[in-house]
Amino acid sequence: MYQDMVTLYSSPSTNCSGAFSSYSNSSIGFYNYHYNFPISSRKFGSHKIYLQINAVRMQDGAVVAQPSKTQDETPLKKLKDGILSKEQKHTFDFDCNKDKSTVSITVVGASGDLAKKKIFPALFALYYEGCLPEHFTIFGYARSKMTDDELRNMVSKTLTCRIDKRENCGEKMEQFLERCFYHSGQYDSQEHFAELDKKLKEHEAGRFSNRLFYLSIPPNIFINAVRCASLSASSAHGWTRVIVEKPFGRDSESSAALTGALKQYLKEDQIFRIDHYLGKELVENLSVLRFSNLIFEPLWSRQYIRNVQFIFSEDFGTEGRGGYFDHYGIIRDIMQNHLLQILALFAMETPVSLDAEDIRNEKVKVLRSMRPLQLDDVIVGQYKSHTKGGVNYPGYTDDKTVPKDSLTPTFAAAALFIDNARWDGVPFLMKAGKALHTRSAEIRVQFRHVPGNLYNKNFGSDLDQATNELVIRVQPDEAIYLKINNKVPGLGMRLDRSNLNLLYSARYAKEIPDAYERLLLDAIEGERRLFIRSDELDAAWSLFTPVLKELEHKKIVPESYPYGSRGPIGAHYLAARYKVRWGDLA
Ligand SMILES: NC(=O)C1=CN([C@@H]2O[C@H](COP(=O)(O)OP(=O)(O)OC[C@H]3O[C@@H](n4cnc5c(N)ncnc54)[C@H](OP(=O)(O)O)[C@@H]3O)[C@@H](O)[C@H]2O)C=CC1
Ligand SMILES: O=C1O[C@H](COP(=O)(O)O)[C@@H](O)[C@H](O)[C@H]1O
Repeated sequence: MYQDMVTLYSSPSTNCSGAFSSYSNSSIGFYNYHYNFPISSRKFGSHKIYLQINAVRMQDGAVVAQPSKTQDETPLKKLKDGILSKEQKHTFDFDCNKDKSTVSITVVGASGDLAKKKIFPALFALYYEGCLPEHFTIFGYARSKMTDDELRNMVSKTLTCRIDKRENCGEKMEQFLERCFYHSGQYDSQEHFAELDKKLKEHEAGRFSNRLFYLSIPPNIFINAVRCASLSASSAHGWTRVIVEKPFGRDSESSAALTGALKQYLKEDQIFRIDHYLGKELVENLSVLRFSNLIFEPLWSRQYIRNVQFIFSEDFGTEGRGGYFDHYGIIRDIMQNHLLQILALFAMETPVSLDAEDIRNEKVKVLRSMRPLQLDDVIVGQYKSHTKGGVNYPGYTDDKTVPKDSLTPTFAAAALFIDNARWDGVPFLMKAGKALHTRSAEIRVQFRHVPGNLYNKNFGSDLDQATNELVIRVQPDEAIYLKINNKVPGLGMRLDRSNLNLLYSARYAKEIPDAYERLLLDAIEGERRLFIRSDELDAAWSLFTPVLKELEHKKIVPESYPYGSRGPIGAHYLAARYKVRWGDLA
């Protein structure tokens, strides 16, 4: 058994069936395959794509092909029956495994907040959009005692239909819920996972089964759950993948220990480390904006860019999550992952292709070119209670699950630098905070001045008035806008600032999918581009671990800021040190 390069031909099809012929002499190989899968159509359309197909001949003689964009981890020995004989042209019907394969998705920690708020609604949205395979089963797994109906009832409260497509919504929900089941068990019990395995098998009914486990549980029980799921409930003849939620450790050492422990039971390509910011529409669009428009890429360097800002703010505190948050703080919760991931995508060199490994290779390179964050380049804050309009908003330490003397930052601002030829000397500023005046996430790119600008005198002394700024508003009200200087219409010569504005709600009638939808679908399809590879994670932690340790060791007291304010004044001094003004305050 070996792999070889073969070409498959198929006429483009809009449905899931078609025929192709193969000159393959193995049952597994890379095929240049022109086909339109409904499940993949959001990405591939009817374009020519490279797919790996694992073809397996089932006992009844039918051939089941498992399409996957990258190499699948299905053990080769399991494909024994699927060997296609040498030098012969094979033609067989390919029907997207309609009757022969199934995906079982187990949400581990199904009783929890994330499962209810995000995972089940995203799975329903995928079902509603026709993106889930024909045969699938969803299992909730947690310690809480619940019947299938109780799970369905709990889940039904958070399902919503697309605003732009409400047809058959109730009916679709019913159909979806009928395919949701529940199994109660401990996270460290192989026996309980074996019971789950038995139930999964009943639902899989002899089909070629693939299994996805979503670990929506606190990090201290990740390893036990992975051990039990992998030893007792892995798929016998399909793939088994595990989505792991952050936090992936709290520093370099604990992250490496977590990765090491996960790898005792899983191979790297079975681990899908999720960072839901990578699934956000505007973050996905970052590469498109940059690499498919001639006007941006040539400007994307120290030559034209003065600074870049990554800003995250929430207008609510840590209410209800104080216990978790106090152990991590805002730098680990938002900066080391969400903002740094966006930064890496923003600053990386052009990847060789759009393949997951090519993109992740570039991200690792840029992360490794960065200087570890220095204590002088960080300021931290913590919100205190504030009364506004007769309402009292509690301070961080008013939360009963937070120690009264906690020094955990709920706000941080930082200046980072990439020591490579493209970005030498350009400050990459980050700012993230809870309980601020607004909820938003954006990337701001501030350009340099126009050299010898003929209109200098029209701008007065305000430098920021004169320079262009590109804003990528990730949320809310997704938009990309470019601030330009413009002549005010009239007989005089007065200049003002205007926005060239691509506001998504005005341009696209379609509702924007939630990040979890994209990421779940990618995990089902084996697309790893938006998931974090272990070397990326190591590089990310190396940048933040020294300063996190120093903050804790030196017991740095965070600057307090009132709930609902714009955050501590220190953030302005930090920016000013690098001659930067935060763009969100303009
Ligand atoms: N909630 C959110 O918005 C986000 C969460 N995350 C991450 O996702 C994961 C899940 O988050 P979330 O749903 O909020 O977590 P929860 O605290 O709600 O926990 C999920 C489930 O795990 C079980 N559980 C909780 N604590 C323990 C414990 N000490 N020992 C054993 N089981 C426990 C409970 O189920 P039962 O008792 O029934 O077994 C609970 O319903 C976490 O890793 C979190 O960091 C990431 C981003 C955002
Ligand atoms: O990962 C996390 O993200 C949320 C913010 O996510 P968003 O998609 O609502 O912007 C944040 O509230 C939470 O603290 C953090 O753990």
